[in-house]
Amino acid sequence: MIELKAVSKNYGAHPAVQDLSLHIATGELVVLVGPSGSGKSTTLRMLNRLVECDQGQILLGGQDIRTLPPEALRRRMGYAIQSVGLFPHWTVEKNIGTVPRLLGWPEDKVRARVVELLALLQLDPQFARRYPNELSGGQQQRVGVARALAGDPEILLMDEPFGALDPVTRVDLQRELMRIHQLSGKTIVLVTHDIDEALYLADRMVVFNAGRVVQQGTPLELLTRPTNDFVTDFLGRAERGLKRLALGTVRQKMRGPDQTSGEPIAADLNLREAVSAFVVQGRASLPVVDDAGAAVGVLHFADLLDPQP
Ligand SMILES: Nc1ncnc2c1ncn2[C@@H]1O[C@H](COP(=O)(O)OP(=O)(O)OP(=O)(O)O)[C@@H](O)[C@H]1O
Repeated sequence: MIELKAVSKNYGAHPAVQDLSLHIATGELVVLVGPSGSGKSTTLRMLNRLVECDQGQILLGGQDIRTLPPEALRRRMGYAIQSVGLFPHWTVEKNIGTVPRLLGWPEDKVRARVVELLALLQLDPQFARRYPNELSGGQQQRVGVARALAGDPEILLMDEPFGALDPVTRVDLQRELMRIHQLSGKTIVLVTHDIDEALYLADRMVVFNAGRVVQQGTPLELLTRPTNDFVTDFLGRAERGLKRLALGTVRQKMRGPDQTSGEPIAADLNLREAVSAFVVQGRASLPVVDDAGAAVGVLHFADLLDPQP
């Protein structure tokens, strides 16, 4: 769906992005990570032509984006950024309805869309009439995401959309984004500094360093087969094993039901959380239960060491 071919961008003599080639498939959630200044935001902004590339070509559905008027292009791509960028003198309703109104939707359809998005982002319907400064930072970021989704864009570009949030709200919003992605099947390109966020959300991660892509792959590929020390260090050398465990669930590793004692753990728990349960209970195996509390298996601590996903 989106194809970058040998794209470069320089600011004066400084190369911000160099010879970047990337393919983003329809429905994929791609996360760009890398140190500060490595070219992630520049890459995102080249996709909607907020920044024009100097060399190379960017194709959207096979069409060179330079042949598309920037406004038309941006209506096909929702854009959510850390600073939110809500219009302060407009109500939440008007902020969210910006793109649908630009697209000429009838007023009743715009209102219905706003109500639908407030519900989707788990925001109180009363907020529609409030102004951005009457909401918390986390609520404003939800409104920012709602606004980016409002015109039902094919693609969602997100630059640190959950930055500057407390960890609990952040995890809530990550779960919501995952749900929206699974429900809508939208193509999402997201930039984050938070490696755990990237590992949780990404279908594919792209690791940048100094304007170049160092490695791309699924979170599991990056954790188990990093191409070099830079990737290893960037993902967190010490915690790599635990991070990998966070990608798997108890259900994937458990054996059939058997006699074992201990406080049961849920089959949908991730394996990193399961490690905590083993440590707290000081046992080598634990019973596993489903949502209804019925015994469905046994998890052995030793099986967690098996490197197979
Ligand atoms: N408008 C600009 N003018 C000059 N240099 C710029 C401009 N925008 C970005 N740069 C430079 O280009 C490089 C890449 O910046 P970019 O914002 O893409 O990095 P990033 O990986 O998104 O960083 P961060 O994680 O800190 O947001 C940096 O060295 C930055 O200083």
